Parts: sequence; structure tokens; C-alpha cells
Amino acid sequence: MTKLSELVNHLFEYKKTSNQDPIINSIEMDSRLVKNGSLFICIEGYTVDGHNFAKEAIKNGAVAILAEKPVDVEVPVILVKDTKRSMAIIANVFYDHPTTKLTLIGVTGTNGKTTTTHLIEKILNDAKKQTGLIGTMYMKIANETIETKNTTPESLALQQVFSKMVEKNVDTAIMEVSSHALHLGRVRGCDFDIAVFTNLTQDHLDYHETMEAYRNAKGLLFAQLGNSYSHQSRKIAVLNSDDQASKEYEKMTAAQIVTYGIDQKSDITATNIRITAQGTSFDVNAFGKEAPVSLKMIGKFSVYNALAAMATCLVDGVPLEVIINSLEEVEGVSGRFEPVDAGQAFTVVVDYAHTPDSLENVLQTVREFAKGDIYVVVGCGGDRDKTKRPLMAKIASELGDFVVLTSDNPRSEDPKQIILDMEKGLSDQHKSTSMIDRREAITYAVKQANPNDVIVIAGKGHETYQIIGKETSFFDDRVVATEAIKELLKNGH
Ligand SMILES: CC(=O)N[C@H]1[C@@H](OP(=O)(O)OP(=O)(O)OC[C@H]2O[C@@H](n3ccc(=O)[nH]c3=O)[C@H](O)[C@@H]2O)O[C@H](CO)[C@@H](O)[C@@H]1O[C@H](C)C(=O)N[C@@H](C)C(=O)N[C@H](CCC(=O)O)C(=O)O
Ligand SMILES: Nc1ncnc2c1ncn2[C@@H]1O[C@H](COP(=O)(O)OP(=O)(O)OP(=O)(O)O)[C@@H](O)[C@H]1O
Ligand SMILES: N[C@H](CCC[C@H](N)C(=O)O)C(=O)O
Ligand SMILES: [Mg+2]
Repeated sequence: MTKLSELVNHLFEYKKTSNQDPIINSIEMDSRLVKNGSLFICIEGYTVDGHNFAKEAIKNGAVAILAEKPVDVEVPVILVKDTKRSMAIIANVFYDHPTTKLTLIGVTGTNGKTTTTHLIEKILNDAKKQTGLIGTMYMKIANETIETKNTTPESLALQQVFSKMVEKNVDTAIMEVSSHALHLGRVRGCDFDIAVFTNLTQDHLDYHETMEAYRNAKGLLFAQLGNSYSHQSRKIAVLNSDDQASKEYEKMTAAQIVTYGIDQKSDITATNIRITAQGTSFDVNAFGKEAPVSLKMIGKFSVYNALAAMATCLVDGVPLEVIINSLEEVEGVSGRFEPVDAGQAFTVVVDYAHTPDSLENVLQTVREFAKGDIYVVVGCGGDRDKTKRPLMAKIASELGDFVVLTSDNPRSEDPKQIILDMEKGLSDQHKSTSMIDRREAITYAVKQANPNDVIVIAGKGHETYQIIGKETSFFDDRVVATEAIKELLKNGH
């Protein structure tokens, strides 16, 4: 509980409509969540304008409003230039600067964020640290799991969850930091200690428009990594030296740099990489210390994720032996290169590849061990980067033997049109078919596959839903594939 004045005093410039100084016992940016004693922050969104919900917020108990446009209401209104920017500041004060009380690790990059954060979580847990996690699949505080809508939530939700982490004695929070979040200021006020970069390839051009703008958005994480050497904690940027963008991020940060990579000279490197259907082994050299590593995860991209996690945990003080033991135990991350085995004679893999680069990596990896044909079942999300559609179809048809184009989450778009956009990229029309219904597409691939073939079902990974129009219904690639296989086996195939 804080007085309104104690919160707004931290803003350099504001106007208030009343001298009343109510006690604020919660801050909300959604009128539907407002309770008695809330401060309601009006945000002008992409869909609706939060200022239009000020009256509803008051009906629900709001005792003050923070707005950037005049609102005609009975309770005190604080008028600021930019409510989103002010929200990050006020939320930090209200929750008493939680990120200064724990080690905060932020992971950004086009692909591998969820995987890398989970690897870091596993290593730190094995090193007896209490962790919190924020990302695409969920937020976790110790053993409690909380559902999330966004990979990186708004500043208000973030500060609230960090304060819960502090309450639960979490010492390290690991979070995925999306480019949208960086660009929209969702992580303003987060006191990062370690910022990790995985890689930069095409995605989200619907939002960022150019690769340069997309690269710069990710760069904000490194620019935000603290600029004061007087602070007690060390600030470290962990960069992938095989990715060109790292050179830019190096310039953007005042923090110390630790690098990892395979091709370029780095602090932490992997050599002698061997990939089989069972796993990936390599020799690591970390600051001159060498050791063999044997992962259950498959592919060169898994080596990159492992190196990123290793570098981060070494920086955080975990001994190399502990790190390697942990990594060697990891079976994989839900929905990432996840095998579906229902007794069939062919291989089925569900993967979250939803960008050209990730699809290429996954299919190249499958090529290395596939003894039969590769079937690729893939779609592209609606209301997302349209330019990746033909590219993904091209990669699927070049690296796969047969492609089944289908729907991902069409959202507000016409699924037929999304598939037409994809079809333009097919390198060989004769080796593909298109089916709008994803269940039908998966079932078709299962029926066609011969022993030793591999079916890669890409794009939805861990997702347990499909969004068509405004409807979200249960859909899980792993469940659908299992059902299709069982049906096939029941019919004696
Ligand atoms: C484009 C975008 O980022 N949109 C985000 C934005 O939604 P919006 O601007 O449409 O919000 P809005 O519905 O117009 O609402 C405006 C305001 O009115 C309020 N409101 C609304 C209705 C009501 O009855 N009462 C009320 O007070 C809302 O709480 C909000 O404060 O603010 C919402 C609340 O924070 C986000 O959930 C939402 O993310 C949507 C779901 C989304 O799909 N975002 C994607 C593009 C995204 O951010 N993705 C990245 C990951 C990308 C990656 O993995 O690489 C992510 O971090 O998730
Ligand atoms: N380091 C990597 N480089 C390239 N591709 C990768 C890498 N790691 C994982 N992938 C591929 O990308 C897919 C998504 O991985 P992951 O969920 O870890 O990425 P993410 O960055 O969290 O994605 P999102 O932006 O959706 O949150 C995986 O299923 C795999 O196909
Ligand atoms: N974080 C990514 C996830 C895409 C997953 C894919 N299944 C889709 O729905 O497009 C995004 O929101 O663009
Ligand atoms: Mg993710």
C-alpha cells in the first residue's frame, strides 16, 4: 500500500486534477482486473483505447487514474505525456525495485530463447539456486507455474511477478526478452545483470519492417544492461560471435563481453561436433579449460544453445563440471524436436520451428540421420510476418522429400490465402500438397510414411491450441499425431 503522491513523485512532469491523495493498493492497466483501491493506467493499445475504460475501472473500485489524455471522471487523474513509460517507473516504485534484489538474466534472439532459458534454469537448479522463469510457455516461480499470453509481459505484470519471486526467495530470474517487448518498452526498469544473445535471422518484419530495425530492437537489451561501473554487481553481455549482429551489440553496451561460438574465435567454443540420431557430442573449451560434452539434444543449433547456457552459467559462477553434468541430463524442451512414439515404424518429430532459419536448421539436422524420406507438415501464422511464408515453403521443399502445407494459427487471416502465399515459394509443386485442416494434414503424412521415413511437424511445438478467427480451440500436434498413428496401427498397417 502506497500513497498516490509517493508513486507519482517519481515522475518528472505530470499534472493532477485534485489534491486528494488516496492510498493505492494495486495498479492495473486492464479495467477488468481493477479492485477497490486500484490505480488504473490508461494505455492506448493497438485494438482499443484504455482511456475509454476509465469509467468502468472506477465502477470496479479504482481510486485514481493515470492517463495521457483528459478523462472526465470523479477520482483524481494524473496526466502524463506517456502512460506506458510512466507505468514502468511507477510499477518499479510500487513493487520496490524487485529486479535490484535478484540476479536477472535476459535472453534475446530470433531462435533458441525458450530452449536456452530452460537449459540455464536446469543448470542453476542443479547448482542449488532458486530460480524464476518468464517466457513463451509460462512463468515459473520456484515450482508454481503461471500461464502467460506474451513471451515477455508488460512492465506492470513483470514487476509484479519479480516482486513475487523476491518474496519466494528466488535468487536468479531467467527471462526471454522478445524484440516486441524491447521496442514497446515492456522491460524498461528491469535491472539486467546478464544479457544473452542467441542469433538474428528473419522474423517479425510485419512489426519491425526492416532487419536493421529488428536488430536494433534486440540491441536495446544490451544498451539497457547498465552503464554504471560503480554498481556492486557485474554486468555481462554474452554474445554469439558467429552472428554478425554481435558486433553491433558490442558497440551498444558498456558491459563486459563474454563470447561463445563455433566458427569464430570465442571465450567458449565447441570443436569436434558429432551429430547422430541419438544426440550430439563435442569438446568444449571454456576460457582455456577443455572437456568433452555429450548432449541428448540433436543438431548444431543445440550446440549453440548449450554454449550460450554454459557461458551464462559460468559468468554466474557455476563450475564447468556442474554445467556439463546438467546439460548432459537434459532430454529436450517440450515441443522442441520432441519425438512422438506410438509404436510406429517411422519417426515423427514435433518442432516449434516457425521461422525460415529454424526450419532450415531442423530439416538439415533430420537430413543428417534420416534413412528414408522426410515429410514436412508446416504452416505459417496469420497476423504475422507475411514475407516468411514463401521462404519457409521453399526451405521445406528443398530440404524435405514431400511437403504438406497446412494452417498454423491463421488468426484473423483467411487460411487459404496464407497457404497460397506459402505455395509461391515451393521449389517443386509435384512434391507437395496443401490441406487447410491441420489434423487432416498430419493424418495424411502419417498414412503416407513408410518405415524409416521421418515426419517433421513444424510451427506449433508445445502449443495446445489453434487460433482460427477469434476462436481458440484445443489442438496439440503431439496428440493429433499419436491419434493418427494409433488409427493406422489399428487398421493393421
Ligand atoms: C501487438 C501487441 O504487442 N499487442 C499487445 C498489446 O495489445 P493491444 O495493444 O491490442 O491492447 P488492447 O486490447 O488495445 O488494450 C489497450 C488497453 O486497454 C485495456 N483494456 C482493454 C479492454 C477492456 O475491457 N479494458 C481495458 O482496460 C487493456 O488492458 C490495455 O491496457 O498489449 C497486450 C497486453 O500487454 C498484449 O497482450 C498484446 O500482445 C498480443 C497478444 C500479441 O500477440 N503480441 C505479439 C505480437 C507479441 O508481443 N509477441 C512477442 C513474442 C514474439 C516472439 O516470440 O518472438 C511477445 O513478447 O509475446
Ligand atoms: N539456436 C538456434 N538456432 C536456430 N534455430 C533454433 C535454435 N534453437 C532452437 N531453434 C529452432 O527454433 C525453434 C524455436 O526454439 P525456441 O522456442 O527455443 O526459440 P524462441 O526464440 O524461444 O522462439 P519464440 O520467438 O517463439 O519465443 C525450435 O523448435 C528449433 O526448431
Ligand atoms: N512468438 C511467436 C510464435 C509463433 C508461433 C506460431 N505457431 C504462430 O502462431 O505464428 C509469434 O507470436 O510470432
Ligand atoms: Mg520463446
